[in-house]
Amino acid sequence: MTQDELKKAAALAALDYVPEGAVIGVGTGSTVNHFIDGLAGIRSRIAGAVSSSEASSARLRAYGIPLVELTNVDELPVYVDGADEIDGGFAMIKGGGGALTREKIVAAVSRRFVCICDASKKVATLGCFPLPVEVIPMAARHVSRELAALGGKPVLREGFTTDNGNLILDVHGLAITDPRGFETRVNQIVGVVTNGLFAHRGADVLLLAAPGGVERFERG
Ligand SMILES: O=C[C@H](O)[C@H](O)[C@H](O)COP(=O)(O)O
Repeated sequence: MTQDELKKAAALAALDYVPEGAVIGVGTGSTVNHFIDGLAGIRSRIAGAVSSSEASSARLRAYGIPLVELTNVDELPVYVDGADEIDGGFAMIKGGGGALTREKIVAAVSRRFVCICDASKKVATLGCFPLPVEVIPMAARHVSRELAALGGKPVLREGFTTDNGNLILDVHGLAITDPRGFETRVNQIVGVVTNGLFAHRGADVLLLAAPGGVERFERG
């Protein structure tokens, strides 16, 4: 199976977690695109979706799935999203597509985070994938220096602007042994909007697709 076929298998398994009649949270990325495609087949069963990016909104809209503003919702029963890496404690690095801030906001109001991944995303220690950090443009040099002082090698994502009008620094060379502590530490740098560590709000369910099938893991 190709990596994309594995992503699709994980994404379709997440349809089991979509409650009847609910408004659900929808993430961003190539794995989530498969989920949205699957959701289209059951769209009459849901009330709508809160989207985490302009890209996902466009795909949901194309299928006629009603978009709901997060400002009109207090809580979502489930949020389905991919990850760039996930560790054994259900902490993740996200934001490879630059959608980390809206993803973190939608995840924060969701009761259950269902993470959909192919098996290559499962790691012992987070950080092989460069950690995305969204920054206010005027703070980019300052934040870069601070991240370097923490031991990383920040690289500006050239030619990329987030849906919020900000920049992304991708931090290479990290081995994140304390995901919660590092998430907090990076958030304290002035000028950082969000970082791509989802440790304080990690996944609740992991659907991990390997050639032998989709394994389901639940946080205890
Ligand atoms: O900003 C993008 C998101 O965090 C994605 O969920 C993440 O990058 C995984 O993307 P993909 O499903 O394309 O591997």
